[in-house]
Amino acid sequence: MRALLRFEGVALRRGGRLLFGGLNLALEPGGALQVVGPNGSGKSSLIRLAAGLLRQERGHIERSELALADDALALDRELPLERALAFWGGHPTGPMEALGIGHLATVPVRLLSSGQAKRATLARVGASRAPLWLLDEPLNALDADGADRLARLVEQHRAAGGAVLAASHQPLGGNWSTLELGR
Ligand SMILES: Nc1ncnc2c1ncn2[C@@H]1O[C@H](COP(=O)(O)OP(=O)(O)OP(=O)(O)O)[C@@H](O)[C@H]1O
Repeated sequence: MRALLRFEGVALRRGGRLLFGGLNLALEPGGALQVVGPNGSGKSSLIRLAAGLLRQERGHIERSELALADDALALDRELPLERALAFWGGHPTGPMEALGIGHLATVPVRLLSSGQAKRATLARVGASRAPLWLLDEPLNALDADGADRLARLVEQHRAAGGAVLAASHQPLGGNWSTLELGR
């Protein structure tokens, strides 16, 4: 099966420190991998590397079309939420409902609470057609309902042949493989 994300012998150095060397991983359709490890171990860096926002020192990376959710909202703060999400294309209504923010469609993005904004970021990813989702600390600012909704969205995405790589300190709902980074 063709992997949606593949690392072969990948090494990454940041700030002069080797975060990992010789990392291999393959995420196939339906796959979900959670990156865990202490603060500073390189979880966010791994997500950014997978996204193509950082360059590896060694090794080879293959990635399919992807959508990234991190701390950047990436939505026009002045637009109503649904229009801001529609800027990215796709169909935001379903993911907005799935994340419990359908009732906020006409509310300007700048007025969202931090948990609502996190749900909006995740709805942006959910509305994309990208088969590969990259989620950096997706549970930050989410309440228990938000976490449950995210778990269901991830399950649907996997069932439809998508794959997810997430960095998180907290357990993510559902069945994930784990990759542990050292200090
Ligand atoms: N822009 C940068 N330039 C140099 N070094 C950086 C940069 N950003 C991060 N680093 C370093 O890379 C290492 C890994 O950082 P990263 O943010 O990937 O860790 P993390 O596992 O996600 O941490 P946390 O759990 O605190 O979010 C840290 O030692 C950090 O100081």
